[in-house]
Amino acid sequence: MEDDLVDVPDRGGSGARNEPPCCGEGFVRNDADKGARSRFSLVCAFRCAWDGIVYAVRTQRNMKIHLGIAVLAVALGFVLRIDGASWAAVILCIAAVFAAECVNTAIESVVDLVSPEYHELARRAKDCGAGAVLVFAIVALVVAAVVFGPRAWALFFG
Ligand SMILES: Nc1ncnc2c1ncn2[C@@H]1O[C@H](COP(=O)(O)OP(=O)(O)OP(=O)(O)O)[C@@H](O)[C@H]1O
Repeated sequence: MEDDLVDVPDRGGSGARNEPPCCGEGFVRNDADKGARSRFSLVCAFRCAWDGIVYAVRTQRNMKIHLGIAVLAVALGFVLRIDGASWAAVILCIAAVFAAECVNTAIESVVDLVSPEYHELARRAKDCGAGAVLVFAIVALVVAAVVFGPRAWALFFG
């Protein structure tokens, strides 16, 4: 399919034009490509984004914990028959925590790339990334308490 092709400039006779290697091993899209206005299909963009999410889930222990808690929250939502607004709040919280963890994973990867040795700025960058996840996780816990607390109380003790 024509739209799947990534039209990258040829770098040294490798025959890179019109190959479909998005997100694969060895695929690089840098400022030079963007300056040359090369095309990058939406399909490739989504595939790269999906690869990022899968990578975060596979490699980050915290992401697995978030995933488990998200499944639990959705199950609780059905059991306790929460209303539309509550569903919106729960889904937003799940998405926010997932997104923050993905960004944190990105920060960790870049820091590990540029600063494999100890550096104070590397520590700050990683600590701030982890802090962002913590902020969203705490907000998600508060929202869960507000949404599920009264309903669970009414179900078990009402
Ligand atoms: N290159 C470095 N220089 C200085 N401190 C670092 C460096 N790499 C990691 N650290 C410190 O170690 C902590 C843990 O880093 P690590 O890369 O193991 O993250 P992690 O345990 O995967 O974090 P998270 O639980 O948020 O995913 C960082 O928050 C930071 O304080």
